[in-house]
Amino acid sequence: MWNLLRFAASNVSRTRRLSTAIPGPCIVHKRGADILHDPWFNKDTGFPLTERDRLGLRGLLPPRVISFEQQYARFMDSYHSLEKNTQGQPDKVVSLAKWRILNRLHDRNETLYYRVLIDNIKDFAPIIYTPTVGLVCQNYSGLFRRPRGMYFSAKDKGEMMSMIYNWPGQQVDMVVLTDGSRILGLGDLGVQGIGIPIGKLDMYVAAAGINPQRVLPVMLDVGTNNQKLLEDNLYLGLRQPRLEGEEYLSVVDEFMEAVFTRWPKAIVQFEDFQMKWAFETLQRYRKRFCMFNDDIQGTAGVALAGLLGTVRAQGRLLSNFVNQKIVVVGAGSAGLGVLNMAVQALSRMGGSNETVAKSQFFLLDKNGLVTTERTALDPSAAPFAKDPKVVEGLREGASLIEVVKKVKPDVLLGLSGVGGVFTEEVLKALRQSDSAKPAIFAMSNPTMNAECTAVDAFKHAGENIVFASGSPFENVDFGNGKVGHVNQANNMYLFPGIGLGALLSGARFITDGMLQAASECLASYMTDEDIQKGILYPSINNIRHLTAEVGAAVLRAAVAEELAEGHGDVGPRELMNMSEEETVEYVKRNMWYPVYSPLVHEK
Ligand SMILES: NC(=O)C1=CN([C@@H]2O[C@H](COP(=O)(O)OP(=O)(O)OC[C@H]3O[C@@H](n4cnc5c(N)ncnc54)[C@H](O)[C@@H]3O)[C@@H](O)[C@H]2O)C=CC1
Ligand SMILES: CC(=O)C(=O)O
Ligand SMILES: [Mg+2]
Repeated sequence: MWNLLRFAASNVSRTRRLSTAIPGPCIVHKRGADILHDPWFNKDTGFPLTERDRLGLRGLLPPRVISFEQQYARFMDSYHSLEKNTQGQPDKVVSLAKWRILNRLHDRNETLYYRVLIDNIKDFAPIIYTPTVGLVCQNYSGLFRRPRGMYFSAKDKGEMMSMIYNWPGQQVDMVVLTDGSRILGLGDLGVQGIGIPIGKLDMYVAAAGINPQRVLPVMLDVGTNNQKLLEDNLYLGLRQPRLEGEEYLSVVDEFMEAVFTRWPKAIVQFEDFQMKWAFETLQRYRKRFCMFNDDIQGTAGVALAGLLGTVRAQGRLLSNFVNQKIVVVGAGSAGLGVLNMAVQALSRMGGSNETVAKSQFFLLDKNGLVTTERTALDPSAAPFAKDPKVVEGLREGASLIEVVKKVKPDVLLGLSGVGGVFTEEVLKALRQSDSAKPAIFAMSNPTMNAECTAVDAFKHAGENIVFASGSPFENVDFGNGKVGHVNQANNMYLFPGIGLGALLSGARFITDGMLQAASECLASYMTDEDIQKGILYPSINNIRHLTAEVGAAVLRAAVAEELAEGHGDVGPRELMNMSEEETVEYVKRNMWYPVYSPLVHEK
């Protein structure tokens, strides 16, 4: 099961650009200016003369044809000029200016946009994804120029089945859905949360090669409880309190029925739902539809891979995972998702029973250590509540510093959404950890919500730690010739592969086995050499390669569970007969890559 070494050995050529065949012609049902105004087909000045003739574009563009490479270079020049011209301005101003220039390209020419995104993913992910996407959501009403994706509101009840046919794309493979109730660590942003599904789907295109014509970002606007937004005249969503209870669920039910009626083979990713609805909807739909909750399940897989990497970084055998003392700060959808998956992994690895497995985890929420003495203990946190009679010296509601001092954990993992809760005192206390190489996962997003910064982690907890954060930080230069490596522990390393693998398998559900396979694949991706340097996750520059491997692992798990029904022309029998290598090649062949295809007009 946990055959890391085999994977590590087969993991040498990951920096190589994926070979992608030039796609065949692309059928377009419009002509003339309509094509120029459609970012899916627009090539700007890149239309060859013959194509201009065929499509009625002659005279609508300046006469010279500019190559894709020239257009690319021109965009990058503008981007670098903007970087130069905004030097010294506040971070927020610079980030939003960068987002705007990318967004304008996205709105105009998707092929060029995705090529620059793929080629410059390390620089551009922090703009289209965390942290800048958080700022974009916060300022969405002011930044709004053109709609992207679909908006279903509480006022659309009874209409969704027909509304879904308003979407112009014939086929949709991936839907990312939010209700805006818990956007990163920024809370309830109502309709402004649409930026998150857009950013996640950009990652799907960049990492998983999902065709951008087949993605659909969706906002389910059921109102907002954010008083500031409710009072804002420019707020673009419904100005009413959030629907609750059955009323809320009936809206989500209607959307799910509508989307799967039109596209029965689509995958729906739930994103940034507040905890109660995150768990409830996952339970409600996971056996009925092909869906998953990224914050619960994607995050868990990435965190688990990081926890296993930590064991390896300590120079221990993976079986030592059972002895790790792990303090989890944040008992929300993400924190509990991590704990549940870690317990499953422990049970599988060591056959240890769940009660024993759970004893190594310490869970804190905003009221401190969660124990069995907690009044109104949340049922989903209950399995991890400590019995103060058993764990001597730790009372109900003990503070983080008390817990760290008492437990001397191997790992401190934050999914609290609260910036700075790993204070100097807490980080210093971690120096007394029983582990020679303790790990700190400050996973909350965006950057200002990280439990601590990378600099503070290495400064206070020591240079020998392993560090990961949800949003990117620069590596830390110790000034002695050594560098503290910063990992990005973000679900972006798994959700694209989970979606892609599920899609290509044609499975009707996403099972725990498929999710475990994704996590194992990520855990096995790193070589021992990387791990020894404290590198737990691949560089984001390799995300497309990693995602192909994760997608193949998910697909193979679906085949093993006899759930794969096939995709397109490739049936279940062919999937079953593919070797591991053939599956990876099959996945890669199905990844879209941005090149200008010849456009052929059809009425
Ligand atoms: N790096 C990644 O891939 C991911 C990061 N996240 C981040 O995790 C954070 C939490 O997400 P969810 O679990 O969905 O939110 P949530 O709202 O469901 O849970 C937050 C939890 O943190 C606890 N908390 C609040 N203040 C605290 C404090 N001072 N000390 C200890 N605990 C405290 C709350 O009681 C609650 O249990 C967000 O910032 C989100 O951006 C979420 C998913 C993926
Ligand atoms: C990364 C992510 O999904 C979150 O912060 O919610
Ligand atoms: Mg999320």
